[in-house]
Amino acid sequence: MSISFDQKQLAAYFVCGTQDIPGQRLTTVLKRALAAGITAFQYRDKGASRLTSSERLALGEALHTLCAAAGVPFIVDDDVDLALSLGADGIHVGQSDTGIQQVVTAVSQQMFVGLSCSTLAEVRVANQVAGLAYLGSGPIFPTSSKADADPVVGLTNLQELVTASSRPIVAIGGITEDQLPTLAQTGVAGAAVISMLAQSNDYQRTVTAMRTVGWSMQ
Ligand SMILES: Cc1ncc(COP(=O)(O)OP(=O)(O)O)c(N)n1
Ligand SMILES: Cc1ncsc1CCOP(=O)(O)O
Ligand SMILES: [Mg+2]
Repeated sequence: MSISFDQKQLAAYFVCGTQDIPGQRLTTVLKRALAAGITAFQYRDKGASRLTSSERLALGEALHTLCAAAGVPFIVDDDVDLALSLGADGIHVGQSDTGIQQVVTAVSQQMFVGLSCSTLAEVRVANQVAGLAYLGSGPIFPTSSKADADPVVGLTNLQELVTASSRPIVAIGGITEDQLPTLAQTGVAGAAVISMLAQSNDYQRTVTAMRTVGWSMQ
């Protein structure tokens, strides 16, 4: 049985792939993150990842098992076939990935769908797409975790996206713990992070900061 979407899951949203944690096992990193209380996990294995397709599938099964045991939604980035094969709870796609209407149709309510939107025009189009659970907006700040990132959005533009969106927005890109209170003031429902957590020297402190900052609820 998959986990259905609740916008509270966006509060402490960890995004990670093998490429983000050289020398570490992703299962070990995820166990630590789950123990610290993350509210969602996105399996985003791409770029410098050296996994074969079968390795990526096998690892995804192990990661999904860990998330399911913790009652945390397991979300797959980009790859609809992988998400369906893994029985993921959600999928996240960007503007340059498979067309969003195709994705919504392909997963046919088996999992929730998140979409990257970083401009007002993209948000306005997304408002008209049935079947979307949330939007991911960024990069809010400069990031070194995504080589092909869009231009930095910034806090002022982010607030405009939140005002325009009919779905909850999770911020992503270059987020650090000291920026969480200011980020929460924009009205977003949470923060999606790679390096802030993967490189943290205290997972519990970092995740607690994400969970207690006071995100907006639609
Ligand atoms: C929660 C969340 N928001 C945005 C993204 C970025 O997705 P996308 O634009 O498709 O870029 P890649 O992550 O595929 O490089 C995301 N993955 N998650
Ligand atoms: C996947 C993604 N999408 C926009 S920025 C980004 C990378 C976020 O990584 P970090 O939290 O380390 O900046
Ligand atoms: Mg993508």
